[in-house]
Amino acid sequence: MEKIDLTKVPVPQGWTLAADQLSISRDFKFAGFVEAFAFMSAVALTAEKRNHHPEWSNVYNKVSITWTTHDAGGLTQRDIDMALFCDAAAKGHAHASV
Ligand SMILES: C[C@H](O)[C@H](O)[C@H]1CNC2=NC(N)=NC(=O)C2=N1
Repeated sequence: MEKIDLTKVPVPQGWTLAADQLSISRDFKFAGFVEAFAFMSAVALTAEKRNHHPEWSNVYNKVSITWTTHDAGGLTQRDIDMALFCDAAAKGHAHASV
């Protein structure tokens, strides 16, 4: 998949473009660990289905996610799509984004 042209494709709201412009990141905060893990389960299943996997970490009720396309060496539409999926999945789990 081709890298996206960042002069044409906007980074989804709430996501931060890395200084090197090779990835986007966002931190999510949930009511507790169970909610955070439910969110991670939803993202994991979709990531596996789409064969596009996150770089992420979890501490109790916080999940930090980075999307990049390793095969392309930067950002592709797959990363944008997964970021939007994360936003939608987080909404379903009573989150407060940090
Ligand atoms: C072999 C396998 O299909 C590839 O390594 C896939 C797996 N998941 C992936 N996930 C992400 N984020 N980027 C990739 O380039 C990627 N490639």
